[in-house]
Amino acid sequence: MVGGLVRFPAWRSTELATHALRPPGSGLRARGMEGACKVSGTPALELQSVRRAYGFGHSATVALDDVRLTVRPGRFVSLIGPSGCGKSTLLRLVAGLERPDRGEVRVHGVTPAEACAAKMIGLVPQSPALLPWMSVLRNVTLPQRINPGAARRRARIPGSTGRESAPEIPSMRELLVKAGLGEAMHKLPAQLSGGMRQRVAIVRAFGLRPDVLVMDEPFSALDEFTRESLQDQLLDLWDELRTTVLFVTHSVSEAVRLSDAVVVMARNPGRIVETVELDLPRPRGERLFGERRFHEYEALVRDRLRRAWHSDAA
Ligand SMILES: Nc1ncnc2c1ncn2[C@@H]1O[C@H](COP(=O)(O)OP(=O)(O)OP(=O)(O)O)[C@@H](O)[C@H]1O
Repeated sequence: MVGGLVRFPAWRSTELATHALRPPGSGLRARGMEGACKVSGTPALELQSVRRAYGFGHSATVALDDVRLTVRPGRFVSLIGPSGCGKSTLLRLVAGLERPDRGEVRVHGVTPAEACAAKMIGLVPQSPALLPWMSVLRNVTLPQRINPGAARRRARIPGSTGRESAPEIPSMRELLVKAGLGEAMHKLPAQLSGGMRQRVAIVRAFGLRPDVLVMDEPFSALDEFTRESLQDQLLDLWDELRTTVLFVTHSVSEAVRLSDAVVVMARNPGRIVETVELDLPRPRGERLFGERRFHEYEALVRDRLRRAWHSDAA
């Protein structure tokens, strides 16, 4: 299933292992190589030779080693890889929750700390952190109310899109309706199902108009059909707002369905081994599941993931 690939033999090459891939027999042209330093303008995300280790000496865990990644604005990129390969660590570095031991992380050209202060980064964790005493509407509008200075700081950052001032961007109420939460707007989180709570968290994150949205396995606790329905709603919101998304998942089909590119990681040490560019049409509704190319990409990513599982360097 991997004929027609552009293959690079050295997975731990110091160059970014970003490969333009095409499914067999598809007749597709290989797409431009994201992250191969041919990005014009300021990238939404840039990680240069990033290393992050926990602990010291022989007992240290190298969560990330020599990680290089460049993401153009407006792209949806998923991270996939075996447990412990550093996916969440990478997200935490981008979100400014941790700092690298070596290397640099930039969000639209500034440090994650500056980007956070300017509310350029949104975060959707695995389980939604909603305030239980506030209605859905108050929960989603809270971040805007408590940080009025963020817009000013953001306006000073040249790379930021400053989306909050764009007139065509829908309001929080509109986003809630779009996410199927119109009826639930005045309910408390405890009155909602798990899937609805996660949708509220996604609307809240998108509603802040972040330049970059990082999502850490947001659908992992949900059943398959709820998951698919949330993928639909996520894609609807993303189609409208075109926020840059960095999305962690363990599901190959979820990664292929949602993404423009899937970054495959391996562990010991945590590192990027390959990036699969997905040339699938959008919008990506349910019909995608019946398309041959979708399944070819799934098989390709699964193959790369299998190799990553067997490629522990330690
Ligand atoms: N705060 C910490 N202290 C010590 N070790 C840590 C810490 N955070 C992460 N690690 C280690 O770093 C490595 C990468 O962890 P990380 O959570 O980023 O992996 P992951 O790919 O997100 O895993 P999973 O898919 O299981 O969520 C693991 O070996 C983990 O045990």
